[in-house]
Amino acid sequence: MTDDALDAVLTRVRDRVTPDAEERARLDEAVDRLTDATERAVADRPVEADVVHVGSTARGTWLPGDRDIDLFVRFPPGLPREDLEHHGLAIGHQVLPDGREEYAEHPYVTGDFDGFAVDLVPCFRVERAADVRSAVDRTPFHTQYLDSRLDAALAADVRLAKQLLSAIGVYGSDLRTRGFSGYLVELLTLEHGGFRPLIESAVDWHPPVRFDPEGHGTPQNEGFDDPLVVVDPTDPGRNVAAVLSTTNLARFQHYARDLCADPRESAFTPDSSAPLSAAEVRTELERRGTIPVAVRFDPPDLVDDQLYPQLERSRRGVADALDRRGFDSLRSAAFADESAVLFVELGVAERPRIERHEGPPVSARDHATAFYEKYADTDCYGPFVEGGRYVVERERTFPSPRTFLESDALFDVALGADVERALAADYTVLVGDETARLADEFGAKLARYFSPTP
Ligand SMILES: Nc1ccn([C@@H]2O[C@H](COP(=O)(O)OP(=O)(O)OP(=O)(O)O)[C@@H](O)[C@H]2O)c(=O)n1
Ligand SMILES: [Mg+2]
Repeated sequence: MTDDALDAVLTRVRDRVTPDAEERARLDEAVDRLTDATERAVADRPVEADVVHVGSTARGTWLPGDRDIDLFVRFPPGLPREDLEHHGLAIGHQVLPDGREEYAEHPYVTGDFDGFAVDLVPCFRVERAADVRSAVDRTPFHTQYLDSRLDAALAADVRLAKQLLSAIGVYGSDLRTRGFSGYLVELLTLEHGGFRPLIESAVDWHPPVRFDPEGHGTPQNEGFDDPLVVVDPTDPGRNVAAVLSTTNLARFQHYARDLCADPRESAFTPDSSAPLSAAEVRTELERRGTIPVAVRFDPPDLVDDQLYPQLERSRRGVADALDRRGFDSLRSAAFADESAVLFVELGVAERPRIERHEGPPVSARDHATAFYEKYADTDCYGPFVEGGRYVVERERTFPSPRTFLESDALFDVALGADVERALAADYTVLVGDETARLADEFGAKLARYFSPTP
């Protein structure tokens, strides 16, 4: 009975996420014109290259309205890297006059063409995906592999999966999201024979989960210790799910189970909660009885794939450092927009002025004597002997979170290099009610923080 309900829901959503004939026709036309223009630009240059359409619009797995055309220009594998970059950019700018340069492993041009967002990416035409000179060289092999295997029904199920993963915030292999890439979704859907078998299988996964569609099983793969391993059919040495985090895999399992238990179309629509005002943040904090602290600074000028891993490391470092100093970190988050923020909710606002500091066992003569002499003529209580050791009670260095966050000890935390430089330039510490000020810029993020969903 539930089975029928789930099928009925999937049929309706499948319909909703299938681009209509008009969109498909417009796309085909744009791809043709774009390919022509690119081939002409190649012909103008003293280099040989072919043009291939890759990515989800080549495989019929894009979501309606989300139209990016990934067009690759393949140069001979022996071409020097700087020539590839030079020709690649020149061709990109000729085809997309208003385009701008972006940087993956090498620079490429991205811009608008007939209302479609185009990435024009230079790569090397290598013999096999295992011979790649740069990561993007694999992409044409992905398309080649999936082309003959993804029929229209599977492509429709890929779109269902992308829609669900987007709704729960885990679609995308960028380092901010650390979720599922399009290619990963395609391989998983193919491996299971559709969306429904995929989620029905996912509800019982016990990570680490491993799929090896082409049975490569080569020893190289033994090194993968990721929660989900999908051995790239086109390149045995690569785990397609390498960036997927443990958290996001578990999220997918939760929502797969949730959808099977309670089939409904709304599962495919993102939740949107209204941004919190400063007053609402204060009310939340009062209800929770926690002590929020925040370090706010100018974000370093980095692309997201560099910024977010550094923010994440800094967040964890600061939360752990506060926890180790007795302030009980409950939960924390990092936000970035105009400013960047490391936000930590603590359970303890203040520690006693005096802290206990244990020395070596009295029996360890040299160490013990050194410890005793170091503290003997100070304002400390002790040294006294307890359980065979010297102990002193001394003035605590950081009696409050603020004293720690405003001290140089903050820089002993493992921060990313650029975050460390940004903090060295300037930062502000907010404690308690002062953190409500963050609502101006991060009201929406705070709304999600205070109403966490799986
Ligand atoms: N981390 C990544 C990102 C991209 N790709 C390759 O580059 C292609 C284009 O990338 P992208 O546009 O990000 O993904 P799509 O598959 O096109 O999915 P969509 O645009 O629908 O999100 C992918 O299909 C894949 O073959 C990859 O191998 N690894
Ligand atoms: Mg794409």
